[in-house]
Amino acid sequence: MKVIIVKDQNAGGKAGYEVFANAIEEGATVFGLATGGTPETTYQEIVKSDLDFSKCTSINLDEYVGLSATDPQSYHHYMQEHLFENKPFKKSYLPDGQATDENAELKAYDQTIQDNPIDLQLLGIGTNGHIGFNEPGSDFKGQTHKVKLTDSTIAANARYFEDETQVPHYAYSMGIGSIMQAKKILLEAYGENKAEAIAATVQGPVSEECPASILQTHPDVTLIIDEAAAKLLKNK
Ligand SMILES: N[C@@H]1[C@@H](O)[C@H](O)[C@@H](COP(=O)(O)O)O[C@@H]1O
Repeated sequence: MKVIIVKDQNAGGKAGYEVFANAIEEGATVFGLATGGTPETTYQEIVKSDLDFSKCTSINLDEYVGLSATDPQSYHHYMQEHLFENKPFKKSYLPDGQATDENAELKAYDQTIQDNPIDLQLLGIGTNGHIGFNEPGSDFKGQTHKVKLTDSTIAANARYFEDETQVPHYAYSMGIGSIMQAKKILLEAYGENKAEAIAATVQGPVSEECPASILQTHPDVTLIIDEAAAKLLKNK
């Protein structure tokens, strides 16, 4: 695991952009993408750049169950607003939060991931160490599945909704098994509220209690974290 400690999220966005630019340089064409507050500055730097994704494919980590692609709180909408509007891909995949046949949707998403092996997977991390919406206890070999969100995740994501009662309680998430198949992984984390999860991810035991700890067994992981998120790391 390569750990890059930056001053703040803006510096992190610039470093994150460099990882994307290098990946394209090295021939990457399939990008696993994340949502939430963390990747916003990386997307901002990409939007400002001349990187061209028009021949590339994107596959997002997750989507809330029950939200339409046009719902302002959906991850479809987030991606359109933060990236795709300005940097369109040849093809962009997110789980369909309104799928009528859930099992068919999950199976189809797994097939999409198999058909488009991910070159660079971008991750954020939940305060409980979740990646995508793989909550603690998720199977390390898991494929795309429906997740019941923990109370802490619902509370953490409530800031994007009118109030906490509007946060969906289920999501479709790429499984950890699929995430680990990516050739390269970039995890970003900013803020003191991520310090415990980062310490567990980097220096804790590999345990399903901290889903991101599995990244210790992946051959090519880069962490971009700010000083606050790095606070609990020993001998940094
Ligand atoms: N499904 C998303 C994750 O992909 C994201 O990494 C996490 C952290 O979000 P934030 O970056 O806003 O802290 O929240 C949500 O649970």
